[in-house]
Order: sequence, then C-alpha cells, then structure tokens
Amino acid sequence: MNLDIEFDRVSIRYGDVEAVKDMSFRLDGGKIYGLLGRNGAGKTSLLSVLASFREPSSGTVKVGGEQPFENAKIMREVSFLYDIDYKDESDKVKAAIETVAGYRPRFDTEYALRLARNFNLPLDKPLKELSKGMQSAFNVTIGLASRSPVTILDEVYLGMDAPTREIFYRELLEDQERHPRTFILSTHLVSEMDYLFEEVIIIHKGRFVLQDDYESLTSRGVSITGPAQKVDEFTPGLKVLNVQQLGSTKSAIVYGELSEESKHAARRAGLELGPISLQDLFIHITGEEQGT
Ligand SMILES: Nc1ncnc2c1ncn2[C@@H]1O[C@H](COP(=O)(O)OP(=O)(O)OP(=O)(O)O)[C@@H](O)[C@H]1O
Repeated sequence: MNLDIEFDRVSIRYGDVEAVKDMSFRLDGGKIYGLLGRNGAGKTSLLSVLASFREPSSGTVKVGGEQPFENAKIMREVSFLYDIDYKDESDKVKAAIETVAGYRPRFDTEYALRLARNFNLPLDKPLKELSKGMQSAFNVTIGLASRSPVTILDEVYLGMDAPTREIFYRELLEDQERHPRTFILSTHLVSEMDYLFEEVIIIHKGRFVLQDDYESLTSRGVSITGPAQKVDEFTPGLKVLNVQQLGSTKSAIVYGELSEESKHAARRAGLELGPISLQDLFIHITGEEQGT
C-alpha cells in the first residue's frame, strides 16, 4: 500500500511564532525521503501534522488523498517515532512490542523481536530502565516492524552509538526492499545518512527551500582537487562553497555545473574532479551567509 503525501500552503503557528510558513510540496509513496533542516527549521512541526498530532494553522495536508487529523483510517497507517520520553514507562520491551502490534495493522512481531535481538535490547527490562541509546533502538524497532505505509523517524537515532546506527541503516534498506513504503527521515546527520535518501527536502527557517532526488542535487556541484596553486588558478569566478588543504594538496567545493570546456581545462591542469556531498550543499543552502 502506497500513500502519497501532499502539503498545500501549510502554515503552523504557536502563538506569535510561525514555525512553518506556507509550505507546499508532494511526496510520492514508496520512497525514502530525507527531511533536512537546521535546529528550529520546523521539521518536527511539519511532521507532527502528518502524524495527526495537530492540525495546520492554515493550508491542508493530505495522506492518500485524505486529511489525517482525527482520521482513524489514516492514523493507523502513519507511524511517527521521535525522541519519546520513557521515564514513566514501566512496560517491559517485549510487552511494549506486543501492545504496538495490537494497533498497527501491518506489525510484524517476529521481525520486531529479531530487531530487538540485533540491537541487544533486553526484552524483560522496563522501557524506563533502558539507556538513552537503547530507547532509541526500541523506537527504531517499532518504526521498522510497524511496516506502516508512512513511517516518520524524527531524529530517533541521536542516542544510538555508531555500530547501532549502522545496524539501523542496514535494516532500513533491507526491509524497504522487502516491503516498500514511505520513510521520512528527519535529520541533521547529513553526511552519515545521505546514501539512504532517494529524495531530499530542505527547509530553512520555516520555509520550503528545495526538493530533488539525491543524484541530481549532488550533481549540481563539483569538488576540484589537486596542487594548491593549480586549484587557486582555476577557481576565480566560480562559486566556492568550501576549501580544504592538506599539505600542498587543496580541495575546493564549487557550486554550479562546469562546462565541458572547463572540465577539460581542469583535467589538463592535473586537477581531479569529483562529486559534491549533500552535506556541503546543505551547509551552503542553510548557512548564515545566505542572509535569510
Ligand atoms: N510548542 C511550541 N510552542 C512554541 N514554539 C514552538 C513549539 N514547538 C516548536 N516551536 C518553535 O517552532 C520552531 C520550529 O520548531 P521545530 O521543533 O518544528 O523545529 P525542528 O526543525 O524540528 O528543530 P530541531 O532540529 O532543533 O529539533 C522553533 O522556532 C521552535 O522554537
């Protein structure tokens, strides 16, 4: 089951604060989306209307053509996992998994228990006694095993250590192969997670900035590496986002496609051309030098 998502001129206000401003975009069902934005950009606010936690202040959100707010049919099919506070939660891991299985129609309990084992989660421990990273792994377990057509993971991985995050990324890709659905991963861990995204949405200060597939986005820039002096001779007139130097070797990140002629010239000068990273682009787009 694939559910398309549509935001149409959505604004979300908290009193005087306008957290989301007039955002419109569409997510086709069945892909892994990265929702990128700096702290306070409006990611959680935007996602919370998808998950029926609140209504937009204006505009409409549709999931599978229907508004999700207080819509039991849609709410069953949207899982929203975030940094949930379990400090008062006495249910043990196994019991908590069974509880969720009761209200998520596509939940796979066997898969949840297998994930819990992979994450080394103690099944007979109350949630409130799990470490922060284990609570994150529990959230990810619920998110994956729910197999919801729309699964939102809002920075749930922050408490996890690197090996645990690796298990999560691998499981996400493998389970998406078996049961394609829409994942929205909100993060600012861009460099670590970029390979997971099929499409990227960037928001900044409550506004929609861009949506594009990962390949096209990263092909909009180029890294130029070689002897420092040659790089310096080549880059004037180009929009340089970032420069790094190690000994006599310099690498410049340039935004904007180079003409074939420029590429030949660079190679003739002994420079190496490579792709730009999503992280470089993200920093550039949401950096303060934008003056926004
Ligand atoms: N309940 C609330 N009451 C008032 N303002 C709020 C509330 N929730 C969020 N905001 C404000 O709305 C803006 C967007 O916050 P939001 O949590 O949606 O951003 P975010 O992109 O998820 O940030 P982060 O990456 O830091 O979690 C911020 O200015 C925040 O202070």
